[in-house]
Amino acid sequence: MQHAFWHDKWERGEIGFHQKDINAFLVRFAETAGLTDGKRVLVPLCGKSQDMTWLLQRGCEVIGVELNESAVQQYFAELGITPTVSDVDDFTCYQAPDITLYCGDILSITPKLLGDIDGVYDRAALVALPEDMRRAYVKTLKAAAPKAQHLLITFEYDQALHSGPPFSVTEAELIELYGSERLQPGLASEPLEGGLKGKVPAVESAWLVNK
Ligand SMILES: C[S@@+](CC[C@H](N)C(=O)[O-])C[C@H]1O[C@@H](n2cnc3c(N)ncnc32)[C@H](O)[C@@H]1O
Repeated sequence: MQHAFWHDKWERGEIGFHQKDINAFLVRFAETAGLTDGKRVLVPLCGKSQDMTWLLQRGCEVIGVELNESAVQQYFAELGITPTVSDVDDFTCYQAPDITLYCGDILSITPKLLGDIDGVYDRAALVALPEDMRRAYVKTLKAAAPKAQHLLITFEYDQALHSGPPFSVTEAELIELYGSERLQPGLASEPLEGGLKGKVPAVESAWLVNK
């Protein structure tokens, strides 16, 4: 998936993936996944997700990574906070108390930039990437946040009915990506209300990926 694809989406305001409500699986499984008070939580491909605000309110420190600068700016504007902005390695870093958003390509993120990460919250991140990028993405996260437990949310549907993103990701692929020793049995699977894009029957699932 080319960067231009996402920049276009943000420029045109075609951000159907953005939820105004907090993700129900996050609320249900944050405790199970250890996304609790005092934990440092990485939110890859974070957009301007309100889920980050929910994590902040629970006492987590949030570190997000997002390609599109306008998304990052919109997030802070909507939060009503003026961040400090600096250039760090390949990223523009937006920072405020307990929240740092790195603007740039997730594939360039490093352990040095992230520091110790306790948990990863992945909603609409893995599934936003095509298959070849998913491998590189998981490899990057493994190297950048080696001690993190992940709460991962995926979609599964007939890929022939919709080209993606979001892409359909099966349990078999998750085992291949994360390893059977890390991927725990699914936490929950529910039909997506109204279907994907309002037409394709899909199942949304929550997973725990161990350290
Ligand atoms: C489907 S959206 C999900 C956003 C957010 N997770 C949410 O739940 O609202 C995917 C986001 O990833 C960003 N993105 C795409 N490719 C990226 C990359 N290589 N590095 C960082 N962010 C990327 C896009 O700009 C977009 O905001």
